[in-house]
Amino acid sequence: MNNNNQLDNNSKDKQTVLVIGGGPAGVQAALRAHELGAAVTLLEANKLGGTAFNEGPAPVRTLARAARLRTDTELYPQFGLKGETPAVDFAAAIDNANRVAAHANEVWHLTKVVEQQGIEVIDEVGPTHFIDNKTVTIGDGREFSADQIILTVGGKPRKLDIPGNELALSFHDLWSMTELPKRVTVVGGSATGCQLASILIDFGAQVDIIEFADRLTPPSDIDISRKLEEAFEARGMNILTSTGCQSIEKENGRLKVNYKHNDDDKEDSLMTDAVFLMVGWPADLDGLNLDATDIKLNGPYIDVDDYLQTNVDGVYVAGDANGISMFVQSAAHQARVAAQNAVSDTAERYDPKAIATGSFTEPEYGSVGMTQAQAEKEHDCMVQIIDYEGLPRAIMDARTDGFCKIIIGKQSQKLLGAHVLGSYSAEVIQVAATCMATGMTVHEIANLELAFPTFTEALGMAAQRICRDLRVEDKNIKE
Ligand SMILES: Cc1cc2nc3c(=O)[nH]c(=O)nc-3n(C[C@H](O)[C@H](O)[C@H](O)COP(=O)(O)OP(=O)(O)OC[C@H]3O[C@@H](n4cnc5c(N)ncnc54)[C@H](O)[C@@H]3O)c2cc1C
Ligand SMILES: NC(=O)c1ccc[n+]([C@@H]2O[C@H](COP(=O)([O-])OP(=O)(O)OC[C@H]3O[C@@H](n4cnc5c(N)ncnc54)[C@H](O)[C@@H]3O)[C@@H](O)[C@H]2O)c1
Repeated sequence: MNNNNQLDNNSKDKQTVLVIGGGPAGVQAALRAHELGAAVTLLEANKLGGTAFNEGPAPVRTLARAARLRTDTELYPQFGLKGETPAVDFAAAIDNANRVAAHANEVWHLTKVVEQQGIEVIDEVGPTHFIDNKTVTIGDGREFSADQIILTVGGKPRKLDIPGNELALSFHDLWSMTELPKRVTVVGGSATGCQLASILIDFGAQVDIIEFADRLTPPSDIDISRKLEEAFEARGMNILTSTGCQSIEKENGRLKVNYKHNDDDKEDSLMTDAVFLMVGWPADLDGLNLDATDIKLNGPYIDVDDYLQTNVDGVYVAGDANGISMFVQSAAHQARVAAQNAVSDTAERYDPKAIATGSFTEPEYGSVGMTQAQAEKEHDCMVQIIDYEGLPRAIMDARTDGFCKIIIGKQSQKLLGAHVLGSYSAEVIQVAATCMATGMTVHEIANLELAFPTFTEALGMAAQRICRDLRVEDKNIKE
């Protein structure tokens, strides 16, 4: 590493690697590059852990757990239990989420853990800034250059270019809130928006979602969107799909949200106490000064090839900043691929076999692979849905509000996609992803001896039904 001000590591024979951004992608990239023999410096503007640990999934999941503990009390009478639904101490719930968010740095001491592996970590120094394609500088004036650079700067909440944008909150603001607003309007009804809306309604707020697309969580399988919408509406949520937020204004100490329906251009408004914008997640390029480089963008993300390299030789991007797949598990996988390609002679494509995703709404949902619509465009498919009304564990738990859908390619007889909604969906989907990644046939999935009584059993049941249908179609089928 050539740190012009401070270091000149004895690494002339080694590759030197600079990793910029210390979220899950950055930490994994640094560890993998070091493991492969590189001299690595990791530069982080704030604290290691990134959005994943410090602000996003970790505290959000913690709040979702609080919300779930509360709603589960609604089942008390059915199970012969007596007790009040607990009141919400919103400030204490936020404090607890912040406590969990601090875990990575205050309990695990992530910086020390990474340093102990032999990686130089320079954190809490503000954004790293490019000077040219291979040289960067940090707030205190130090300059760094390296053989290889891996950019892992993550993303940031998108703002809307509408009047009153400054009156809206982002999830950053959630962590310093002390009172639950009476009414909350969430603009953007995809992964982030639905999670927040679900938590806040279960804490007792009145909640609206304004979503531009014609359904919630537009990238999801249609049945996930439908069931989630039904469940939210049953809890009294006001869901406005095919609707765009036009402007926000202050009125009599409250906020007025003006919106327009896409179908008929009809305009309307609602009065609310807080507006959260959850309208997308572009790469966090603030302060990076990419203008000093030749690095190309692809929309709001940094453009990369199949090997995660930018158009500038020796500059790679992993994680949210390349916009390919914005999940912690993808960030970590991409980071290992980028580090491998940066440091070794072998060129590895980023080609995930199956990305299992789960969202901590109530009810929870999880997905892997293609949606039914995507699969049917490309394949002759067989689809099977197990409704939780008939699933033993769901009946035992009084959580029959869910389903497990699998999509099998008729020719390959392998899993093309699976989508689950209901209790433990984020866990159930891991098994489906494993079946998919290992290329199991539907017959092999049907013959798995999955534990009884579990929600995951629905996956085996769906596979068994498809095998039965295949047998009906072709008596000579080979199992
Ligand atoms: C509310 C919310 C909930 C989510 N829930 C889930 C979930 O349940 N499951 C899931 O898989 N994913 C979830 N995600 C997505 C997940 O957080 C991201 O996919 C993941 O954090 C991406 O990791 P990353 O390392 O690419 O970026 P990040 O975790 O964002 O880390 C990037 C790091 O780079 C640093 N940085 C930025 N610019 C610079 C610079 N110029 N110089 C130095 N450092 C810089 C930042 O400070 C940050 O620490 C959620 C996201 C949000 C917002
Ligand atoms: N549990 C999880 O795994 C999890 C949770 C949160 C986020 N994430 C990741 O973060 C990424 C970003 O998710 P996100 O939900 O923040 O963004 P997104 O881009 O997926 O969704 C934004 C939504 O806002 C809507 N929108 C945009 N402008 C609008 C307007 N003017 N009025 C009304 N609606 C409008 C869009 O139609 C879209 O559905 C996702 O790709 C996901 O990978 C994952």
